[in-house]
Amino acid sequence: MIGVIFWSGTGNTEKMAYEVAEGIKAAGQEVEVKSVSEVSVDDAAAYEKLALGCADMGAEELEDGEFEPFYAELESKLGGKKLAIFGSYGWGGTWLEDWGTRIKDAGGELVADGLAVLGEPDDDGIAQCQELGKTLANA
Ligand SMILES: Cc1cc2nc3c(=O)[nH]c(=O)nc-3n(C[C@H](O)[C@H](O)[C@H](O)COP(=O)(O)O)c2cc1C
Repeated sequence: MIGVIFWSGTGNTEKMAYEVAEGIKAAGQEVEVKSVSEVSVDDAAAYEKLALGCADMGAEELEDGEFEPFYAELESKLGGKKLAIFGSYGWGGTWLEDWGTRIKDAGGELVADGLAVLGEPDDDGIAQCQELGKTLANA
């Protein structure tokens, strides 16, 4: 089972999460999509593979009320796990690079570069999300 876990303030990253899940399903794998508020760190760590999504907030940072504390606790449990990261941004878009470095430093295996989409995903963004899901499923 693959988990897709996201934080989204205005729905853009949420939309991405469901399209990543479509790609996972299209590759023949089972998937559960959950908002970060509905999943514990232990439940997240129990998924065989993870797609994590968070909008670009603060100053090129993960959202710090819910997602950053969740991820900080999850980080120590990522060793050897295959992951994909994604999110929507407004004007910068570099937060996924820092996040990717944190994942690699924690021993997680990123199956692809982080997928950043400007604002609401358009058809191209949707296709990229689905492709990311397929890549994770087949990794
Ligand atoms: C408080 C706040 C801080 C933000 N900080 C950034 C930022 O540092 N860089 C950036 O590119 N976009 C920033 N944004 C824009 C959001 O990343 C953008 O609106 C995104 O589409 C929101 O995705 P969501 O609908 O999943 O919440 C910020 C938005 C808010 C509300």
